[in-house]
Amino acid sequence: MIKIAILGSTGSIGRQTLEVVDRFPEELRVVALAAGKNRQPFLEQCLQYRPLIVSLATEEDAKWLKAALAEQNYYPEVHFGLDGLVRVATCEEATVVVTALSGAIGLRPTCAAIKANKQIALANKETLVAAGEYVTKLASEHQIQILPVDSEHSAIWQCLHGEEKTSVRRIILTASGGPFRQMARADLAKVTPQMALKHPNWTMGQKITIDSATLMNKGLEVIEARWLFNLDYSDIDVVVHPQSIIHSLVEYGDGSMLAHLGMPDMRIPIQYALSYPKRWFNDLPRLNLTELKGLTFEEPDLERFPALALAYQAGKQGGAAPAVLNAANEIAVHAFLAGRIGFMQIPEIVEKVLENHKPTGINNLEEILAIDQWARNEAARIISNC
Ligand SMILES: NC(=O)C1=CN([C@@H]2O[C@H](COP(=O)(O)OP(=O)(O)OC[C@H]3O[C@@H](n4cnc5c(N)ncnc54)[C@H](OP(=O)(O)O)[C@@H]3O)[C@@H](O)[C@H]2O)C=CC1
Ligand SMILES: CC(=O)[C@@H](O)[C@H](O)COP(=O)(O)O
Ligand SMILES: [Mn+2]
Repeated sequence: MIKIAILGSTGSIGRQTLEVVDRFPEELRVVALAAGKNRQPFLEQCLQYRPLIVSLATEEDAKWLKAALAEQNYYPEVHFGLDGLVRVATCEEATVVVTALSGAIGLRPTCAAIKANKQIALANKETLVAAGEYVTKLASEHQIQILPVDSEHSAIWQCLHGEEKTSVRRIILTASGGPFRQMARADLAKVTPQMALKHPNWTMGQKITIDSATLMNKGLEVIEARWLFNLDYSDIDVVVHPQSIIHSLVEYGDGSMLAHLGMPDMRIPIQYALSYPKRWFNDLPRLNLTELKGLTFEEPDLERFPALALAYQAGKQGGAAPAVLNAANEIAVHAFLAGRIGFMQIPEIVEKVLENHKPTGINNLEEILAIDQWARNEAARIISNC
């Protein structure tokens, strides 16, 4: 029996993780759950899965939850805030922590989970973007595997199984291109949050959906791949593949390319991160090759989608730059969703914050969090002057 804690159980990845749990009741058991503001769905999850430790974002919601659970004669540990996330991430019974929070808020609980010797099934890419070097070093010191959940990274991980790292020529991350793949630059300035929230292939949380539309998601994934697979940026490429059927590829030195194909369904990589090294049979919809209308590929357009180039630039610069990129992007995406800035201002703001950042190395978690906070403040300052 694999005992799991989920950080972000009310979100897109969190709910799909629970669907995987429902399919495999003999293999998987939920022992701890954390969410943010969606207290009613979280209450229902708690009553269904009966975790030992639970947490919500605010003290008020935690009090409400505790009372609602007590009415059902159920008394788990109830926590709130960042400390609550850490408590869920370090639940003694858990062997695997699924990190399904959105944003760098996942950094501290993920580190706490690693220090508590939990395996990490990582969806929360912002943690590796902000602190890839620190987190991967910590994981290696604790002999913890970080198991990829992100579809592209799960694909690459599977294409690398059994191969020598020295045989790899490069990896190729596929990108859908988002909803504005064919839109002229002049029109991009006018897109609304409602338009940007319509991803062509995936149903996801709001933040990652906007990141997909700007191609920042692919930039974050390039940095995520750099740390998950310990590769140079020169060995990580991106190709636009609008159908999202090939989830990514590895090119080997002998000219072979291994690709991972499947339906665009996150329950597949979530399940694999939990079943690894086994593969469990399931009844999910299957890919029918003869029904495919064709698989096409294009170069990403860095003029219209500068966020991808910014991410490569920050990744190559190293030090605190990726943390700055990530934090500024989080604030800019939030401002776009709130109608305070335009779509093309998202990469502009990230670029300005990167320019204003004085390059520095980072040695520990507190320094990373301080830089993250500086970048958030700087992005907010620039937005308030827009
Ligand atoms: N969705 C997808 O298909 C994919 C997502 N990912 C990555 O997975 C991560 C999660 O994405 P996704 O599921 O789409 O995001 P969602 O926005 O759907 O879910 C985020 C979850 O985090 C919780 N949360 C957010 N802030 C806090 C906080 N301060 N304290 C406690 N809980 C908090 C939310 O709680 P609440 O709702 O209760 O407020 C929710 O449960 C992201 O890093 C994303 O990039 C990667 C690949 C695919
Ligand atoms: C499902 C998943 O892994 C997302 O990260 C997805 O890849 C986003 O689509 P884009 O390729 O449009 O960024
Ligand atoms: Mn992805």
